[in-house]
Amino acid sequence: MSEATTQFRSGFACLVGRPNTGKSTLTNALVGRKVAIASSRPQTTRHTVRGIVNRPDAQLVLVDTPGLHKPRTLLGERLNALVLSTLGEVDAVGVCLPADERIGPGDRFLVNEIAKVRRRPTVAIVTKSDLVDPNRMVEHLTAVAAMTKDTGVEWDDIIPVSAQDGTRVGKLADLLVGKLPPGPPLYPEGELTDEPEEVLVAELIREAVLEGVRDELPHSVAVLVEEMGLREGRPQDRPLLDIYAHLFVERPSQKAIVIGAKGRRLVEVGTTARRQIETLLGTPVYLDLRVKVAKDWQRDPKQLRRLGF
Ligand SMILES: Nc1nc2c(ncn2[C@@H]2O[C@H](COP(=O)(O)OP(=O)(O)OP(=O)(O)O)[C@@H](O)[C@H]2O)c(=O)[nH]1
Repeated sequence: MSEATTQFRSGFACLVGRPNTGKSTLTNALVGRKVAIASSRPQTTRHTVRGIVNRPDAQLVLVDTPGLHKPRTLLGERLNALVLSTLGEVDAVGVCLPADERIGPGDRFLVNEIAKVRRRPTVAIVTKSDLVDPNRMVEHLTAVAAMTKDTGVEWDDIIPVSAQDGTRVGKLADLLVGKLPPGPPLYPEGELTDEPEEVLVAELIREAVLEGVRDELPHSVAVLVEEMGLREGRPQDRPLLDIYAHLFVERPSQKAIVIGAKGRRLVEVGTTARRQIETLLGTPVYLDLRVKVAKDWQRDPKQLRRLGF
């Protein structure tokens, strides 16, 4: 084997597309139905990790672009600058264009914007291939290829996949991995987890609390999700997940740090954590966060057990 084929690769890829084009399902299929969280945060903190594909030859980190999964933002007048810069930074972008829907203005707008900022590999992923017959597939692939003319995008590859039955999902992973630069894993192995959602949620809240004040609160923060459930009586297409969480610190002085002047810091923490949880779970979230002082919780076995240590 040549050196090029044995070299470990790592990097970021981003799946974009209109709502409902199969991004989440495909992410799960690529990652293997496990959820990944980024508790160690390498260079980039702006990318929200959706999943990590760990392979013997590579680590592919799938990230979200903030705003892109919100239909109003996507179809609004412009994609915001952050989204564009994310797309300009990641190693590969996959545009999801479902086989069972015709390419529309929303797709063209998105691809047009990508074409403006990107000089990096862009892959057209024709999702939901299981839903169409070969004739329709040929028609769709032709239309996808023709986007080059309308938008100026340069497809590196066009690949049909089905996250439902797994068709070519492995091939897509190979393809994306091939676009990553050589380098060591960005996240430690074992970062891929299928821990219960409560634990992931608690971890995201803890991360948000420690953001910026890590030195002042070393290990003194624990988060316990007391209650988590879908709010009753909501319309089916507008679910809301209620999360009640307690944030434990050891001393009143630490409580003051967490809450901040006029409670501003806690509001920020709540907003950051809520967004991360929404991205992780794919549902709008109502987050109720209370700060409590549990004196010396680290030394009290009963409290430790309660907090899941
Ligand atoms: N038949 C089939 N259905 C699929 C496939 N992939 C996704 N779907 C379905 O398409 C719908 C949308 O899929 P999602 O993965 O939620 O799409 P998304 O792009 O993440 O959606 P947003 O979060 O709204 O942006 C769901 O009902 C999926 O079950 C596929 O490969 N085949």
